Amino acid sequence: MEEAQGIPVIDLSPVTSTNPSSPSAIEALVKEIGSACKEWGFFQVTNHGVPLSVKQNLEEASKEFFGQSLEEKKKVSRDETSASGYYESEHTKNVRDWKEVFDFLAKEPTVFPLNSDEHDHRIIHWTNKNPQYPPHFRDILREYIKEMEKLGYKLLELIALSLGLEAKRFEEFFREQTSFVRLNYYPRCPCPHLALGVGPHKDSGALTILAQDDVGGLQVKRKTQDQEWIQVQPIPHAYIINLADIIQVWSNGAYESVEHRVTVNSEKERFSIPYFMFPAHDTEVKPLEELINEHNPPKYRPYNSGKFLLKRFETNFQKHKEENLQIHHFKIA
Ligand SMILES: O=C(O)CCC(=O)C(=O)O
Ligand SMILES: [Fe+2]
Repeated sequence: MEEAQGIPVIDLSPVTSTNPSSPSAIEALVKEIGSACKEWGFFQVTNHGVPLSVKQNLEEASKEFFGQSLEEKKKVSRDETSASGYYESEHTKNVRDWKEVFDFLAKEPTVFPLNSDEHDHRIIHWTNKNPQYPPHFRDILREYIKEMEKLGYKLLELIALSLGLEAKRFEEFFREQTSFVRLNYYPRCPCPHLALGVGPHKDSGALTILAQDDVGGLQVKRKTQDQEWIQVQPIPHAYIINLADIIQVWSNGAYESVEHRVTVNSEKERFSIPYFMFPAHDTEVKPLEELINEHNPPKYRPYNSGKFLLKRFETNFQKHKEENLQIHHFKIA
């Protein structure tokens, strides 16, 4: 396992190459993934099978989209009818981020609860916002999502095996997935020491697959005692994988979702593309039965995936007195 200034870099060729790999090569890979999940919760992957052209097409389209006037971009603003679209004022834990965003749902329509009220079972169908410019934006996004799904399922299999679970254990949760791809644009910032692109946070889905450009700025909080912020070095055409909250709960805390943030830059703008894997909205997120027993009782109370996310969205847009909803609120003391 190489180290790129900290987080491990893992070669996925045993599960992506066209020649069948030996069982021992796959076993070694599963071990490597397991250690990276335990020690860091963050790693980079190479030889992941995603064609370079598919990523480059989306990177170019993203630049063209954000290069438009604010007025044009606001024509596809996110609103209450769907989580898809453009916005420029996200708050992470009550602090405004120095970035602009465009979100696009993996599944269309995406079925979601109408509101965050636990007793209200009405649902809504979310559809995507489709900008006129750049041309073929939608097709480029769809092609990218297809690749993210393939890679995502491979990673979930490796993670399941590393926990001693059946390879396809996680798959059922994603049939009616609520995953989405996000285009992030971090403009140049005149006072980079006074702002953050994204404040410290943990991702609330199951798994995040992130493409970053060559500028750098993503930092991960090291899990050792010093809790230092470690820069995630850009590696051309690698993807950054991070475990998110739901895997922490499914694994009953064996793996943890790790805090990260994005610093900004006075000289260079930066682009990144996370793909957030989320299960179906009605998934009851709880520690998996195979991983609990009388010596290792469940550490989390079950929660509803869709309602949790809606509550989180509500708190991301305005200043609130309290901390927004976090999985530790479901921790069994
Ligand atoms: O831009 C990045 O490198 C990471 C962004 C991120 O953490 C997020 O959007 O959740
Ligand atoms: Fe994140």
